[in-house]
Amino acid sequence: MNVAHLKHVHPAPMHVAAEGPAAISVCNLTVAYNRHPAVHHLTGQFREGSLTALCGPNGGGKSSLLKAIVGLAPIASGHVDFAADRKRAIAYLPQVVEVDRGFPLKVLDVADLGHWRRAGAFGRLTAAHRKQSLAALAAVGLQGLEQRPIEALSVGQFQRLLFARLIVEDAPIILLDEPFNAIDQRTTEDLLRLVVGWSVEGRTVVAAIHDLDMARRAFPEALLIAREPIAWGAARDVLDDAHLARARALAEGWLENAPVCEVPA
Ligand SMILES: Nc1ncnc2c1ncn2[C@@H]1O[C@H](COP(=O)(O)OP(=O)(O)OP(=O)(O)O)[C@@H](O)[C@H]1O
Repeated sequence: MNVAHLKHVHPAPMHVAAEGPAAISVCNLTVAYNRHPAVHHLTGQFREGSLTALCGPNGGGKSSLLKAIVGLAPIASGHVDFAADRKRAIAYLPQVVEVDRGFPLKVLDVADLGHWRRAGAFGRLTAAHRKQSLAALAAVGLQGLEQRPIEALSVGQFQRLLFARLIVEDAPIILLDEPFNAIDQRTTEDLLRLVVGWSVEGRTVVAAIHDLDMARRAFPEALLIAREPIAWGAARDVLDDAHLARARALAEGWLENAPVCEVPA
């Protein structure tokens, strides 16, 4: 991944909507836990090179959708398809609360994990791999902390480290689950610049985020879901008052135990 130019990328929409072929196609997808749907009947496409903000209320199914795409959440009906060779080429960043920091790893070890997909679990890391890891750590501002145990990082530093691992992974599709939660404004802006840069490089990026101003400012496209799809397209159109009001109204009606989905697949 080329990181040299990222400092100069302004976090503003680069285009209205990607027109290219689909990187990920979602067809009538329902994700359900014990038959209680978290995402209902979602159909649409994340196009190659698109940068999409995945928005919606708490419990609206954003994490479930990302997990279903990477095979970590149960698909009750419908399917997710990928452009050729792309399924193995997804980098996924879970919510920071789901990442176990208890392992006795150093910062450089975690960056090195990004090579795993291409080098293989038992592959040897070469000097070139190590150089890429060090460059990625420098790109996220962690130069000098390479030997620090990960348990001794702040939340913001740890999120920078996970972004360094994503840089090393060099994947054409990147899914981020609330990547800016619990981090300060400077870290957020630094990491957002990386995200926009990935899109400029032609990667397909989807990020679940709660900050609607950021979504309108920095993401050309948005998908708004409140368990069911509300709108999908240009961020400024999707995140308008009417759509947001509909999402809020749906969320207010949710029961703790959502009813079993009755809509035919
Ligand atoms: N492993 C699970 N088992 C059972 N129910 C789950 C599981 N994961 C999520 N859910 C339920 O699925 C629904 C959608 O949750 P999900 O985490 O996908 O929403 P979200 O939009 O990411 O929410 P938030 O913004 O709060 O992170 C919620 O009702 C949640 O309780």
